[in-house]
Amino acid sequence: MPTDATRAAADAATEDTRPGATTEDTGSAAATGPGPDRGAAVLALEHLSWSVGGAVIVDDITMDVGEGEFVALIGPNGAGKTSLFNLVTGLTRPTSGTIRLAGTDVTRQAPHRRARLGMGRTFQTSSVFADLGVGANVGLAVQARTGESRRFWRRAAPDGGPEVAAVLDLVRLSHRAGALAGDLSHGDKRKLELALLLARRPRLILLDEPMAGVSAGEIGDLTTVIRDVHREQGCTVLMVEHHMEVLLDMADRLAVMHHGALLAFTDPDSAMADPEVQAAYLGDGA
Ligand SMILES: Nc1ncnc2c1ncn2[C@@H]1O[C@H](COP(=O)(O)OP(=O)(O)OP(=O)(O)O)[C@@H](O)[C@H]1O
Repeated sequence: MPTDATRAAADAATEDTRPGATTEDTGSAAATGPGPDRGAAVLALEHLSWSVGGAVIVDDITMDVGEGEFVALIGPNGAGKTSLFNLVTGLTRPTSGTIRLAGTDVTRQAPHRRARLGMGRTFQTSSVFADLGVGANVGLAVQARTGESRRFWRRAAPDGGPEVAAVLDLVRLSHRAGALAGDLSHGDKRKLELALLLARRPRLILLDEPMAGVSAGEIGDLTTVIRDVHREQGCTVLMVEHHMEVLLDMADRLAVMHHGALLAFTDPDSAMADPEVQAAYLGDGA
């Protein structure tokens, strides 16, 4: 039986999302368009390339992330994962190719425009306000979405209100609502960053190595939170991560990059069994 808090959390965290992503194999490294059981593409990359000083960093990537799907972007060090993320979020502009967010061509749009259209990203470095409380951090993110800053400061409930409570519940940080964000452990900071994203109700969540810097003891807990956000809330996720044991259990599909290109784009078991993928990892000593 869902509680008011979980219902509010679902409302806070999902918008135009679809539960029940599939694990169907596309059988292709260049999967274009959603498969028959996959939701409509929230993100579609078409022949995306980025070159710097003659070096091809991202090489003709074509892939999609379906509504409600969890895609993990993996590859050896220097494969181009962060560069691809930067293209997707608009921090860098592609040399060629197209980026569509829910059908809209955002290739030439600035990062804040993409964010307004529903693209939410966490960074490898922490983006929380360390001197503010955990609840206040989430409250600011809610404000940023609703544009009710003055009203918030005049009439805010001491605990930030039901939406803040619901989002904190979703990431299992309710017990830390009153703590200073700067006092959180690395794992809890990552949860708070996720909460800040969820408060903005993105239609696509981009996670850039959420396990980086997180202690071994906290990885399981953080994994559970991310998995719940995806599975229970139906959020669409594209995540870069090096911890394979985390991804195999969580991702619907793995997009494997190597030397800037997409080597495989399929379900985790098939990707890991692919001789080319194995060679790429062994060859780079990863
Ligand atoms: N602005 C840039 N100018 C020149 N080369 C760049 C630039 N940004 C990235 N590179 C190069 O592009 C390649 C891919 O880098 P990128 O950081 O995207 O890889 P990655 O897969 O995210 O690596 P890691 O797993 O180590 O974070 C690297 O060889 C890097 O040195």
